[in-house]
Amino acid sequence: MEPPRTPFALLTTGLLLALTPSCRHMATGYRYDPPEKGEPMKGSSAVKISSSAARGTLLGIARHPVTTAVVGAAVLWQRPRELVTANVPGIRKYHFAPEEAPGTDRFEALLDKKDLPQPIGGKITWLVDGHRFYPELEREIAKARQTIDVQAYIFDNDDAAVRVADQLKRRSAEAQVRVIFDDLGSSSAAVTKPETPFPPGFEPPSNMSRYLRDGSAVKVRSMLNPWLVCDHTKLHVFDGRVALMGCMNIGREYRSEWHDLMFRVEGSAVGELQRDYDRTWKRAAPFGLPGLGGDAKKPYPVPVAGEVPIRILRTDPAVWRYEIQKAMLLGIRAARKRIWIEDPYIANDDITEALEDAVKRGVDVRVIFPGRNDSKLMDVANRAFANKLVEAGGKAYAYPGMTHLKAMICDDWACVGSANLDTLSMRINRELNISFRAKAPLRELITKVFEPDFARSKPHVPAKEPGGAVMEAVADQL
Ligand SMILES: O=P(O)(O)OC[C@H](O)CO
Repeated sequence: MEPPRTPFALLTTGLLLALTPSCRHMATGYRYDPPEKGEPMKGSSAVKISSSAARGTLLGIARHPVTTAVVGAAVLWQRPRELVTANVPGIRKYHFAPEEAPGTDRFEALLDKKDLPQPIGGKITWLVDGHRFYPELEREIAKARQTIDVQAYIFDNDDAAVRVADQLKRRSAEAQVRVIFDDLGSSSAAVTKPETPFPPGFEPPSNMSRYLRDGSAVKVRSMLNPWLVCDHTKLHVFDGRVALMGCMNIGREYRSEWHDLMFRVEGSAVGELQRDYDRTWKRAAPFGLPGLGGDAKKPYPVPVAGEVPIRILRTDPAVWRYEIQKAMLLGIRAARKRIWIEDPYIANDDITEALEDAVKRGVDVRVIFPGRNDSKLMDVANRAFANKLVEAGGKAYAYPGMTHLKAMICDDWACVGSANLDTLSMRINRELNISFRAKAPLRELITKVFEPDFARSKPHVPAKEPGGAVMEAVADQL
């Protein structure tokens, strides 16, 4: 990183030192490998992103002082908390009865007792990889009659993102179109060279917010990044009737380059997802004017055939919600027969140590991580964890390429969504997952994702990771 050249960058450097980076892109260099296909973030880009982070903090203080103060306090608390819970011996003694195994009524009662959101009915349809998700996204954008609500951590400026943007612009003549993206996530992605070349003659727009608004009625709000906290949510809602959510951002990595997962939700739960979107829209309002842009009237979602109970879980430090980690830790600690995980960034010590404990109890613990990760730091941390897991008796698999999907099955219960298994997703950034125990979607998650991915991935053979311990400790803070 070049020395800071602007007051904003100076302020951000101070924040970085004080808080440890909350954005993986800044901490690790976005897309380090392979050199012939990408290039590391340039110094000038780092300064640009630093400025954007400082702008987020300053504007956050001006626009939403209370929320910004709560988020700042939460972030300051999470760092030492993670160090303590991860490193004090004896703090991790848990015992669950066999009747409380994930998938049972008793486990669900446990989730209720821990104040996790109540289950609501929703029909889940898995959309594995960009070639299934993007056509579905385009179909829903085309079909919506009243409202199209799009939210992604990254709304990139590449050809895949511009294609979505152009369709949204066209549809804004007939329906209310709102777009929310994370300021830091999207600006980092915009200055990153793609893995594969753009189509001939394609010029990426320099500012996607302006591009979306130009000549259209699309309303755009970006989530600012006070204290470098990001909003990783991926949620799109159409007419308050159907939602698409999960692990993918908007851009060509997700459309065609990486292995990834989204899912369609229909039925009663979409009402809650729509309310969630509306709350985010208000939170992203400029200068505390939540009503700006208005909420169009949407039909009340009707129950549909095939609904199963799902819980909508959040990490959201602004309202002190850490439901995703709470549910996952309960699932891992109570599991008796299997814990299967696929995730690109596995670094949160609470999670990794709970997994090692599960191996020692005789649970079939299997983890799939990317064979070629976009983050060098997380790659080393993943491999260092995989070494420990395999040496303890668990199994780890390197996916051939980048897998960006984030899914966990504990016995007969699953948790899937935007959250990675790192401290950013568990304790710092804003995330959106669902959990469920219904047989049909669980079976499909196994047959459409886990079984093929175990088969195509390479079993990890422990090997010395130079600097692995240090990288793992740093990664635990990311
Ligand atoms: O943060 P995610 O999981 O949306 O993925 C985006 C990656 O960080 C890109 O490096």
